[in-house]
Amino acid sequence: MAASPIFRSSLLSPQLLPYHSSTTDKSPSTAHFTPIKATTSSDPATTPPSPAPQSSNHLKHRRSADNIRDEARRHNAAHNFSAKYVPFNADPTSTESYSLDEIVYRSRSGGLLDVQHDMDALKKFDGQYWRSLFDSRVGKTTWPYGSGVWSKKEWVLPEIDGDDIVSAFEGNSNLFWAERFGKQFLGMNDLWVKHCGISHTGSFKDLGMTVLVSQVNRLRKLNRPVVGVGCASTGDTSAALSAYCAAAGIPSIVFLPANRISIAQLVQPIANGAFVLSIDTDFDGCMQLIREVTSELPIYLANSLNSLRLEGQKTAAIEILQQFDWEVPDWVIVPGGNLGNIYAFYKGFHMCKELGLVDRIPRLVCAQASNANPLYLHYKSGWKDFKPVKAGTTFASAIQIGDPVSIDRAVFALKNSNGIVEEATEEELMDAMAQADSTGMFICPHTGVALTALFKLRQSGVIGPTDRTVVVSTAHGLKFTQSKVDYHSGEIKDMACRFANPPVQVKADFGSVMDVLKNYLMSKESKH
Ligand SMILES: Cc1ncc(COP(=O)(O)O)c(C=O)c1O
Ligand SMILES: N[C@@H](CCOP(=O)(O)O)C(=O)O
Repeated sequence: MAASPIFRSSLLSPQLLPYHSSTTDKSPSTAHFTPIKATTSSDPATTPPSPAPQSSNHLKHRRSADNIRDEARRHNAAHNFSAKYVPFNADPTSTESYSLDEIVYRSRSGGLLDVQHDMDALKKFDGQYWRSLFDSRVGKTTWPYGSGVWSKKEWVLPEIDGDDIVSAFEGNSNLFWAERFGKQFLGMNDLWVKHCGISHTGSFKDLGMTVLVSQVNRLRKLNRPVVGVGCASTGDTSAALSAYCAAAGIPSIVFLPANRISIAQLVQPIANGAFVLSIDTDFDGCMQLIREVTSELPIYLANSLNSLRLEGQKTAAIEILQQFDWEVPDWVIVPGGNLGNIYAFYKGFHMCKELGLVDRIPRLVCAQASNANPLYLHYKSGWKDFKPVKAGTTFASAIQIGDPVSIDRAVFALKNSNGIVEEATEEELMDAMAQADSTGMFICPHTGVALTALFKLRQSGVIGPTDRTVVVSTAHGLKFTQSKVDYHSGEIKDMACRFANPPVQVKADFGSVMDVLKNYLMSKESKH
């Protein structure tokens, strides 16, 4: 399907300049460019129409514009990058495509969609250009590039106006060197944890939701029929959706499986003013319902079935490469549930390779809880027929999913990255979480699943002691404190809780306190 008239007229105007053009260069097909030094302080992709006069002490002054949005508006630069929806993994002869301004989640055959970028336009610039451009935007408050997602805007939603973007300056999350954990438990010296959960709403979902809600903001301005935005959720998608919608003043509707998400996750959409439905079913049941409802009502679907989400999530992969100064790690381990994220990571890495920023991609590992392991079973069967499962209860409650919508995307990502799927029992994931916490982290149970995969792959020798390995931490541990309370009280049925560290009850007198402290110090001294 062709682009809608509004889309064509407002954004694909032939007089638009290539993104890199100087103000004197009006040629839309200019292919040359000047490489940008990584140390440049101004955004090289923006060309202010009339540079602000600079006084000798201008550095001390605040921005002259009212706010960073106003400033971005004045610096708006034109470019010729574009993106559209196409059927996921389509036959190269397929001509089916949709404008991103259409409300469409599935291809004509009912398959998944993918956002396809105009790679020829992006390839007019070499890898060094993109690396320098992205590096130049880190750590700034320039709208919208201060966000880790929007710092890669040309690769995400190239055509959206900065004015429509809804951002909390998400991304740019800590890539933590897990020095002690790696050495003590795994004999590894190059182990890293990408803390995607140290984020605006406490999970990696912020990366995708800023993109989706920004596009919704645009659609509403274009008078498309979007009254609200809805999702089914195991807790993190709903938290992100409700926060970004609240920031933009857009109604959000969330379907939650009753009694299956943490209190912290439940209270997030409530606090952000979402319309919260607690439904007596599991996540897969909620997902089925939201798909039916969004096909009947003017509610835009915010789950990762909607490929817009993955455009934001893929920037975490680009960010990892950037944080390693564009050196490629050997392994990246991602916990998987609805399976959009593993594909998003693949897509981010693959795009960096295709556009010459790096020369290879890492091997991907997807880790599932044994109680909700349809991808693992599929992998173990040699990728024979996929069968959804009835997901059992797991402490990794955000990945308690038996019928993942992105199964095809995940299989594609794993096959094309020489990937592996692993699983973790409840005891394994909780022990791994406690071990990581004991070295100074405070991770969620899903990250415990990913760490268990790492333990297993180290034990079998698949991952070597010096392999550079990144474990993706997907949510903040503070969202899952009840699981930690249960573990450290040693009160989980059929679990030894080997690394529990319960508080010691002591009488309120000096002698009792001294006795327990002396015993404690002696035990530490003997291990010194
Ligand atoms: C904390 C957390 N980790 C991992 C996942 C899995 O991500 P995906 O559904 O994209 O596989 C989710 C959501 O499903 C999540 O909320
Ligand atoms: N863990 C997710 C489950 C839904 O995943 P999505 O990426 O398809 O929205 C959640 O937090 O709801």
